Amino acid sequence: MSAPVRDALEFPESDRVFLEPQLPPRDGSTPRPDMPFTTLTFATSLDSSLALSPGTRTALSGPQSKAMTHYLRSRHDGILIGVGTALADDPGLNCRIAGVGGYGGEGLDSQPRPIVIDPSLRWDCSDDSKLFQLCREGRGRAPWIVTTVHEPPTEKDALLKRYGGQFISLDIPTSESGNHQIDWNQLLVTLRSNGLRSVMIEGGGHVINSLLEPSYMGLIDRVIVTIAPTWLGQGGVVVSPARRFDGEGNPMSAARLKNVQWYPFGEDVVLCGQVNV
Ligand SMILES: NC(=O)C1=CN([C@@H]2O[C@H](COP(=O)(O)OP(=O)(O)OC[C@H]3O[C@@H](n4cnc5c(N)ncnc54)[C@H](O)[C@@H]3O)[C@@H](O)[C@H]2O)C=CC1
Ligand SMILES: Nc1nc(O)c(N)c(N[C@@H]2O[C@H](COP(=O)(O)O)[C@@H](O)[C@H]2O)n1
Repeated sequence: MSAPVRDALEFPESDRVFLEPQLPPRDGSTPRPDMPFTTLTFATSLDSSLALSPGTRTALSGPQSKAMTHYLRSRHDGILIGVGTALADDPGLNCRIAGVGGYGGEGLDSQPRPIVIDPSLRWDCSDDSKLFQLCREGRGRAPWIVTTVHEPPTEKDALLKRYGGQFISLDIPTSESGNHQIDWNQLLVTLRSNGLRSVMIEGGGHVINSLLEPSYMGLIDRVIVTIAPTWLGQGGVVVSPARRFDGEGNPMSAARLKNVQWYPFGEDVVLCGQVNV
């Protein structure tokens, strides 16, 4: 019997069966030719919070659902977060399932590409960032940072390139408020043209709520949510997309899932579905 690999997570074969219909096809095909298969996935409390407060890293998933999330990471080419999450969590964004590259497997096999949306370059990533530590250990890929800045600082550019990452600069019109809001269609097309066939979007609140706006809902192929049996209380980072109104101005629900399936994982439950557009 081979020795256990340091920090590796186990996700049993029996638990993989139910997830298969929810996952990007193994042949790499995509529902739309110019975009990746896109999964929206996160862990939430009973009061729809992702974290105790903006800027705080909060563990919600139990061990089994955490292993499930890492299995999802192994099945996607990319894993995307907003800069708020990068600043709060200093995340690793690698896959720690036993058998993938760096955890008993070859090279960086099945390690997803981390993608950070950072329009005005607020994330001061350095050599000490968790992501780069994992790169040095051969346990994760270097990030792609999506920005609207056209000439990123030379030393950051060099740092990223040293580990095999890159800045991706997008041209976007600046709104009247001065906001650099990136269009999700443009972003996903760009990721596909950079070779990614599947992307899982993990958060945080701003990212999830904006993707659940009516104009973007059709881009999400699957939603996979871990629900933990806890209330985080008021003041958290909440998933609560903007409300919609019918033709007479009456409020309607913001979004709803169809083809829903539930699976218990330890004390958590995992909800899978498709956005009903
Ligand atoms: N429980 C869970 O599964 C997760 C929890 N989190 C938590 O969420 C919190 C962070 O959430 P937020 O503060 O809402 O930050 P966020 O991670 O959603 O990032 C928001 C920022 O990203 C940029 N951004 C995102 N979408 C953009 C777009 N379309 N165009 C231009 N810029 C865009 C903007 O600069 C925006 O201010 C953290 O506390 C983190 O721990 C984050 C991910 C998953
Ligand atoms: N699935 C899940 N459960 C939780 O309880 C979480 N807090 C998160 N957060 C997301 O995972 C990232 C951390 O990843 P690493 O463990 O550092 O690789 C974090 O940044 C959020 O995107 N997810």
